[in-house]
Amino acid sequence: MTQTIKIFDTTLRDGEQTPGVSLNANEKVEIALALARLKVDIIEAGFPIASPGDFAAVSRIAAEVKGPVIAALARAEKTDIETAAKAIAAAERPRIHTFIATSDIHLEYKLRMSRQQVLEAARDAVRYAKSFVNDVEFSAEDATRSDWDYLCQVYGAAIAAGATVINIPDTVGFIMPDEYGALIRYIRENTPGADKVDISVHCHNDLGMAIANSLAAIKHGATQVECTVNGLGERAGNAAVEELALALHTRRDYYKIGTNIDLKQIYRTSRLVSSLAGVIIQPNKAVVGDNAFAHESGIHQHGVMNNALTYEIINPETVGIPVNQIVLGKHSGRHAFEERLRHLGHNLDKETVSSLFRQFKELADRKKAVYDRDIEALVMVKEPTKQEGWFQLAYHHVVSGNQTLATASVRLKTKEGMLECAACGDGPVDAVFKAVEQAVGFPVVLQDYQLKAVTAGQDALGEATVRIEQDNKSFSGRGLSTDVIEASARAYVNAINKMLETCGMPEIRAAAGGI
Ligand SMILES: CC(=O)SCCNC(=O)CCNC(=O)[C@H](O)C(C)(C)COP(=O)(O)OP(=O)(O)OC[C@H]1O[C@@H](n2cnc3c(N)ncnc32)[C@H](O)[C@@H]1OP(=O)(O)O
Ligand SMILES: CC(C)C(=O)C(=O)O
Repeated sequence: MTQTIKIFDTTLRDGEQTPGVSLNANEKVEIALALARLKVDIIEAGFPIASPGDFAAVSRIAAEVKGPVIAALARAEKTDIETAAKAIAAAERPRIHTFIATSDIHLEYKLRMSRQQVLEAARDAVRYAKSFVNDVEFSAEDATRSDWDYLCQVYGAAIAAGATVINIPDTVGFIMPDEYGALIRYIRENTPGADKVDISVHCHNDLGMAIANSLAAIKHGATQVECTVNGLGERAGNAAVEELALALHTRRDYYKIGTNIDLKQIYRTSRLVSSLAGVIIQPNKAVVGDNAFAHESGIHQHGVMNNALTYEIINPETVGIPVNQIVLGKHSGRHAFEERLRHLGHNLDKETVSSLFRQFKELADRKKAVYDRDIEALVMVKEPTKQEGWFQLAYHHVVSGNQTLATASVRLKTKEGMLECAACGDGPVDAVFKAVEQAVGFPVVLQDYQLKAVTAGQDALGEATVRIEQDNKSFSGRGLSTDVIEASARAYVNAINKMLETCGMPEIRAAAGGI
C-alpha cells in the first residue's frame, strides 16, 4: 500500500441533518466512541452555534473521546467560530471547519453577496479560526456548481490565511465522477499552496454518485474523504463510510490506497447508528444490508457451496458480521455470556453486563436458540438504566381478532408508582400505543413505525422502531421481544423517554417522579 487517505466522519453533523433524525448528547457520545473504535481520523462532532444541545454534545465529545481529531462546524461568522472554538476547547486535537458558499446561485439568492465579498469573508473566517486553533478546514459550499477559476482564488485566499484543509463539496449531489476528478485535479494544479494542505471531498448522493465521486476524487489527488455511517445525511445522504472503506480494501489492487478504518468494527458501528438514529438499513444496502451476503438463486447457491469466491467478493467476517450460529442457551452461565460479548467486541461495564445477562436469560426462556445477532440486538437496544427511563413498561395485555375490536391495557412503572390505562384501537399495536398515551397523560404524535425480525424462525426476536414528534423534533425508540406487540410497546415507551430527556415538559417529568 503506497498511501493512506484520511476519513472525516460527519455522521454527527451532516448525518444528523437526515430528515427525522435527532440524537441526544448521550447518544452522540456513544456514537463518537464507536467512531473512535472504527478508527476514523476526524470526527465532525456537530455545529455548536445551532443549539445549546449541539454545543453541549460537541463539548462532551471533545472532552471524552480520545484518538481522532474533533472538528466543529461554523459559518463564516465570528460568533459561529467563537462558539465552535469554545465547544472543542477540551479536545486533544481540535479543528474548526468553516464554510461559505461560492456558486453564483447561492451568492445571489441566499447570501446576497458579491464574489469579492465572499472571498474576503472566507479569508477572514479562516484567519479568525486560526486565532483559536492551528487546524482549520475551509469548505466552499456548492463548489461543484461554482466557477472553477473563482474557486481556485477562494481556496488560495483560505490557504494563505492558514487553512490546513480545503474541502470541495458536491453539496447538492450534482457532479459526475469524471467531471469531479477533473475538478479536483484543476484545483490541485491551479490553487497556490494546494500542495501543502489536505484536499478533502464531501459528496452527496442525490444522483447515487456519492461513492463513485469520492473514488474519482481519490484517483485525482484527494487526501481526505468526508463520509457518514450508513450514508446518513441531508436529503439522499452522504457517501457511506462502510462502502468507501470496503471499496478501497476490496480493490486495493486498483487504487493502491488504504484507510486507517478497522474493518471489523463496520457492522457493529452501522447497527449502533441505525439503532440510535432510528433509521432502518435497507436490506439491499451494500456492505451492511441484511441481503448483502444472502444468495437467493440456485445457480448462485450452487457456486457458493463449491467456493464462496464464485459469488462473494467480501467475506462477511471482514466487516464483523456475526456468524449466525447457535451460541448460547438458557443453561449458559454468566461467564460464557460475558465471553461472548467480548468476542463480539463489546467491553461493557458490570452494571450493563448484568442487565444484559438478565435480558438474555429471559430471552433464552422464550426462544430455543440464541444467536450472535440476538445478542447484538440486545446490546443495541439496551433497556433504560434507572436514571434514564421516566416510564418503564411493566405489563401489557392485548385482545384482538378479525371480528373483535382490539383492546389493550398497560401498566407503566414510574418513580412515583404505577400508571394503568386501557384503550381500544385500530389493531393491537394501535390499541397498545393508545393505552400508553393515556397512561403517560399527554398526546404523542406518531411519525413512523416499523417492525422486523432479527433472525429467522417462528420464535425470532422482533425489533420495533418508532418515531414520534414533539416541537418539530423527532425522537426514535426501539424495542425488542419475541412478542411483536411487546416489542412495539417497548419502542413507543423508549421514544417517549427520549423525548422527555430533551424537551422540557416539567409537569410530565414531575408526574413520572423526576425533576
Ligand atoms: C451544506 C450544509 O449542510 S451547511 C450546514 C447546514 N446545517 C444547518 O443549517 C443546521 C443548523 N442550522 C441552524 O441551527 C440555523 O440555521 C443557524 C443557527 C445556523 C442559523 O439560524 P438563523 O440565524 O435563524 O438563520 P437561518 O437559518 O434562517 O438563515 C441562515 C443565515 O445564515 C447565512 N449563512 C448561510 N451560510 C452562511 C455561511 N456559510 N457564512 C455566513 N453566513 C451564512 C444566511 O445568509 C442567513 O443569513 P440572514 O439571516 O442574514 O439572512
Ligand atoms: C458544510 C459543507 C461541507 C456541507 O455540508 C456541504 O456542502 O454539503
